[in-house]
Formats: sequence, C-alpha cells, structure tokens
Amino acid sequence: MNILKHEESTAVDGFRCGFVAIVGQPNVGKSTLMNHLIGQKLSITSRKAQTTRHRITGILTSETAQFVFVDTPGFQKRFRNALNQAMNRSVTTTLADVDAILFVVEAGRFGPADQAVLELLPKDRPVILVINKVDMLPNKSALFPFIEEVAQSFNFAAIVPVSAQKGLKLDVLVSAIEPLLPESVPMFGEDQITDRNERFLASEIIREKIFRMMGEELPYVMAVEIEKFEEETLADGRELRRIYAAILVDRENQKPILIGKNGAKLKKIATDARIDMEKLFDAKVHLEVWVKVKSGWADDTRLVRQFGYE
Ligand SMILES: Nc1nc2c(ncn2[C@@H]2O[C@H](COP(=O)(O)OP(=O)(O)OP(=O)(O)O)[C@@H](O)[C@H]2O)c(=O)[nH]1
Repeated sequence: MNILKHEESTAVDGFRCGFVAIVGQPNVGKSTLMNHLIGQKLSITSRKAQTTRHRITGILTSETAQFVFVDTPGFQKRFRNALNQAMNRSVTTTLADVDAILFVVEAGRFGPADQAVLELLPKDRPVILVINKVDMLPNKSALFPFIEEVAQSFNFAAIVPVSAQKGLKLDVLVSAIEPLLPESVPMFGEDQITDRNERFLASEIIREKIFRMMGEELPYVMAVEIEKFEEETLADGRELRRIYAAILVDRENQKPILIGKNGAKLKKIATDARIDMEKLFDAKVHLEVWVKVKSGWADDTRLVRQFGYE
C-alpha cells in the first residue's frame, strides 16, 4: 500500500484518519459491508464463501474523518496449501498495522469458528463487534440475548448491529469507529476510492462474474491473470482499455464447465465484466477472456507470489 505513516502527518483541527480492518468468518458479509460503507462496488461479493483473496482498500472521507478500510481474506482452515498460508500471513500483517478492527458476525450465530477468529486478533487494538444481517432475524428481540452472549467473549470497544446489504445503521457504525482513529490529516485525496490499479480491479471484476455464473459448480481453485492491459485515447477523446485475461483452472475437465455450450458461459462472463469495467473506468473496454489449465498452481508458492497473493 502506498501510504504515509501517521508520524509524518500533522493533526489539523481535530480531523481523524486511520486504518480499519474488517475481519470475520467467510460469508458473514465483510465485502458487502465495505462496499456499502464506501458507496462504490470495488471488492467482490458472491454467495460462494471465500472469494476475497486480495487485500482491498476502500476509502471513506467525511467532513471530520477519513476511514481507510482494509478488507482481509477469509480465515481458512479447510484447505492447507501454499495459497492459504499466504492468505493467513496477509491477515496477520494487515492487522498489525490498523487503528481499529471491525469483527463481523452474523446475527444469531456465534460459533467456534467466530471464536477462533477473535483469538487471532491483536490484543492491543480496539475491536468493534459488528452484528450483520439483522434483517434476517425473524424476531428482533433475539438480538439482546445474543449481544449479551457475544459480549462476554471479548472486551469490545463498541457493539453495533447492522444490515450491510440494506445499508441499515451504517452511520452508527461510522460514528463508533471515528473516535478510535488518531488525529491526523487525510492520507488520501478525497476522490481516491482505492489504491489498487485498474489492472487489479479488472481481474477482481472477472472473478466476481465467474463466481456469480458458476455458483457451486466451480471448485475454489481458480485465478484470473491479466496478461495484457493497454490504455489508449481514441480520436474522439474517449479512453479505451484493451484487456486480455486468462482464467486459470486446476484441471482440464474444469475447462468445458467454464466455457459452456458453444462458449455461452464464457461469453456471458466477459460481457458482464466488460459492462462493469466500462462504468468503473469511465472508458470503452475491449475485453478478451480465455481459459487455461495450470495444474497444481494453488500448491506452488512461487506461482502464488507471481499472481500477487502475497
Ligand atoms: N440478508 C443479508 N445478506 C447479507 C448482508 N450482508 C451480506 N449479505 C450476503 O451474504 C453473502 C456473503 O457476503 P460477502 O460480503 O461476500 O461476505 P464476506 O464475508 O466478504 O465473504 P468472504 O469473501 O468469503 O470472506 C452475500 O450473498 C451477501 O449478499 C445483510 O446485511 N443481510
């Protein structure tokens, strides 16, 4: 991340600015939460668990504070290969460098896996318990005993029930985070939403479309590699991006599943991705996507590094 250290900036008029990590079990709604907090869809979400492999920074700037959100990958226990070790390392590194942590759980659910996430958190950082998906609770009075139960497990700086998807009580959450941040001038320009570049965002968008399209059909082992990313300005002044992307699968027999009958699935993935990219980049996009087999890549530490997972 291209960031200034707090010591280098001087406090101005009580303005606050700092890093906020979002942690929690897979599928509790971390990506949805960050997207709604920053008001633009950059991180990827899908019904399939564990789709967020990259650390993504979203920035929210208000009149009085700047919140730099860090979205961490799901804590993984199921598959132990090089990729997951890299992901867990990235979680630890992220948490060592934040001012506040949002620990997200699903309303009404607090199990051993949530407890395990809590135990991994640094003890010297303020942690806000975010109880998400309150819209799914059939009976709102169930919330109070649930809060009491979870509150016993940790000394939380605040407890805020929200619905990330419906945008409920996110203002309360923002107000709870603000006093936890150090006084500092903003680190990023107001219009900067992410410090990730377009090339990275292009691969995230394609990955999201694949997950949406394939649902449970596609095994988890999959990556998108942007092989070429070219920018040019057209004669009419509009911007054009030419993007060539490869979807990497682990086994030959996964290829036809992704491509679909007469290429229909791959075509839909590419079309949907292109539409999103044109909006996000405010440019015309020429996108070519194909599928490649790279056997055993998730077990190869060197390859994992090459794809930027470290
Ligand atoms: N009903 C309801 N669903 C939600 C809410 N927030 C998120 N979801 C859904 O929960 C699912 C998982 O959300 P994500 O944001 O991808 O979860 P995540 O924690 O980032 O998941 P990983 O990337 O796997 O760690 C998606 O289908 C969301 O639409 C909410 O407030 N209410």
